[in-house]
Amino acid sequence: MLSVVPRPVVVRAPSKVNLHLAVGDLRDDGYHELNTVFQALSLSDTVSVVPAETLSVTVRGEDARVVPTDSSNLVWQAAELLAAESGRRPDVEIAIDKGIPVAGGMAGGSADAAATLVGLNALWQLDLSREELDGFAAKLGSDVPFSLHGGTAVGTGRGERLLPVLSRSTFHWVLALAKGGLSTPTVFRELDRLRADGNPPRLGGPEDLMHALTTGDAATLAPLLGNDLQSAALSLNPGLRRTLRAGVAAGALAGIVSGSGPTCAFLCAEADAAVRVSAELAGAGVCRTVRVASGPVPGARIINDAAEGSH
Ligand SMILES: C[C@@](CO)(OP(=O)(O)O)[C@H](O)COP(=O)(O)OP(=O)(O)OC[C@H]1O[C@@H](n2ccc(N)nc2=O)[C@H](O)[C@@H]1O
Ligand SMILES: Nc1ncnc2c1ncn2[C@@H]1O[C@H](COP(=O)(O)OP(=O)(O)O)[C@@H](O)[C@H]1O
Repeated sequence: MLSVVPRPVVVRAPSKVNLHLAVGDLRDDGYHELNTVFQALSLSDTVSVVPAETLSVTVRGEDARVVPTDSSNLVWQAAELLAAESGRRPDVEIAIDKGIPVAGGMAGGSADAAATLVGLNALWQLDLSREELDGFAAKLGSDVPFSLHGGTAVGTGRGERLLPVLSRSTFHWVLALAKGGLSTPTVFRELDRLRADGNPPRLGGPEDLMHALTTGDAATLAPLLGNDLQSAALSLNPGLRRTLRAGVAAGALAGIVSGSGPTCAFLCAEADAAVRVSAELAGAGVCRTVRVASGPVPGARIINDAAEGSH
């Protein structure tokens, strides 16, 4: 006799790099006001959700052992939030396959949370609108709405208020992954400390960078990349200066710390150049490993259909 077993819904979600990350002062709620331009990159995680007796999380991939599988995992929180909002039990098995470095400044946890929202919306047939999903995403973390949207977008507020940016061309990146991670709140605190002690330069608005994006020319974009958190990340991990220098010496147009770091992102003139830079950087002994990626790519998307299969 045939028994119908539910098939998992499988969702891919992208990493991100902040092309421009201007950090304002600390707000009363503990967050900083941001003016940022995100770009979603092809380096991604996949998350699958399937009905189960109880909520559980498994993680595989390179950094799996440092990712929590309890309620501190953002996917667990995403499942509980959607279940509570839709009046059901969060009884699903969530399997994460990590391609995005953990605590690397590339929004890996946010990608997984966004993927879980998209996956459960389909699995539970909730039919939630884009706006409703956005609202849940913002409750889970500042970067989660962008992980849902993908593409290129300006983020304001604490990063959760998004406006899409038209960017017609594909940009080619090399990512230098570091040995350990950096904690996002620690990096913001370090920036506050540096600002209290002196007057590190602050980025202005992203207007020139937005114009460069419309030209689609990587060489025009490269000198406009900027990140206020970079000085704080370098202060906490001074070895990243060598990594940044090595990427440019290897032929990248420019290098920046991605978000709160410690991943360094190098913009390259074209796909072939990215492959050459990645090979040279991998041999330079300045990072744990190297990845090639391109962007912009879409936000969290189902990559199989949610139909039930028979066995
Ligand atoms: C810095 C950025 C840049 O895109 O990304 P990452 O480098 O972490 O990937 C983000 O702002 C990170 O967003 P996300 O990782 O979702 O942070 P959240 O969970 O919302 O907040 C974690 C902590 O970071 C600090 N935080 C975060 C966002 C913000 N606008 N101001 C802050 O001060 C706060 O201390 C907060 O408690
Ligand atoms: N699904 C997840 N994937 C990775 N880390 C997670 C996840 N859920 C919670 N975390 C926790 O969040 C921290 C930050 O992870 P991550 O989102 O990868 O980095 P970042 O904030 O630098 O972009 C990790 O150190 C980990 O303890």
